[in-house]
Amino acid sequence: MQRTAAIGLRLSARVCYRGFSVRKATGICSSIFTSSKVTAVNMNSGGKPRVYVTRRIPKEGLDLLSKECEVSIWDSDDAVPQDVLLKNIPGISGLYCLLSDRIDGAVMDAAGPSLKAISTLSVGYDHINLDECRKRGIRIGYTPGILTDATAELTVGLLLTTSRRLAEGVTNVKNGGWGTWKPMWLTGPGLLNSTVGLVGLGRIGMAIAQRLKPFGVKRFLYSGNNKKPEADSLPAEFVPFETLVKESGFVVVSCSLNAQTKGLFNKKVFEMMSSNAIFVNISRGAVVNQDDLHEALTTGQIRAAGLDVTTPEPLPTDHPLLKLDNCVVFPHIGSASEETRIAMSILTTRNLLAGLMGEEMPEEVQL
Ligand SMILES: O=C(O)C(=O)CO
Repeated sequence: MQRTAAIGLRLSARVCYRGFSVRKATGICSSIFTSSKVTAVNMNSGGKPRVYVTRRIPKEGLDLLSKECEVSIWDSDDAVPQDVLLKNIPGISGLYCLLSDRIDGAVMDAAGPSLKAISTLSVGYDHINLDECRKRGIRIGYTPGILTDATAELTVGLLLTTSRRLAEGVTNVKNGGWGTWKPMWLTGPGLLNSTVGLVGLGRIGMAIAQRLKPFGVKRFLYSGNNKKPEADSLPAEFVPFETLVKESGFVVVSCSLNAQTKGLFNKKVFEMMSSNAIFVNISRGAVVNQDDLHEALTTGQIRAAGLDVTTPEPLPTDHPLLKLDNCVVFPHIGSASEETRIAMSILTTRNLLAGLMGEEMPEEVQL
């Protein structure tokens, strides 16, 4: 929004102050955009559909949205408090949200029957209550595809950071732990001749495997609901989940979070894994029982874990997993390349606009 400020948008009759919307005189105002926190602004009224945006988003997506809609935005990098959200959405037609917003029946009730479409700046939509949307005929847009490459790239980085102990290396360089060169210091398993198991071989799982193949992986295994014809090009073997966790040196979780996958990685599963296995999760934190993971890492049931997602997010800085050298935690940055996030913001807008016009969304969740 600070960049939007430079444009000096003509504000419509509504200005939000500390998150509360109040009626004010129309006028040119850019200063309101310069406060970095708790400022929400309504723009571009004039018979256009009203939409609410729950966070500061890239200018590209916001500008496109502002052309067609009267936009209220929570102009902050922090999450909108639930009470502020509920106060600001009565009568909106569209909701532009993020994966960290909980969009449940109460939110939809607060918006009221005018709410036609919800569009999330994410491929995951586990934060949106689908049953409530179905009941009310609310359509949902999401952002698959465009974040596949960035997420797969980051997964390779996380896997190598974990297996080759890159974070420990950097820490030791900084804290004086780097002594003389020692043959087995900071060693870990390589990908050459390894077996990589992908839990969920969707778009992102395939893109991860394609990137790992040139490292000389010997076998790719995958599990999931269905055998995928595209797996033959890797090639990857479709195996039962149990076989995958028992036989993989690297277990990479790239499935979506749903009733079937929630808590999938628990004590019983970690016990089946090899004591040399590296566990990597880029899906959702709730796929893993974190207490069981902690136990597996501290008792040597598995060798190390790399997580780009946790429960909760952010993970409290005193969380036991953060005390372990054999656990690497990234702050949910899988899709965080600049071009990807900008593309996501535009696709989220295009989905919302299509939903509001009653047109086919470029990417719609099938309810
Ligand atoms: O899009 C998602 O669902 C993510 O987790 C981050 O890109």
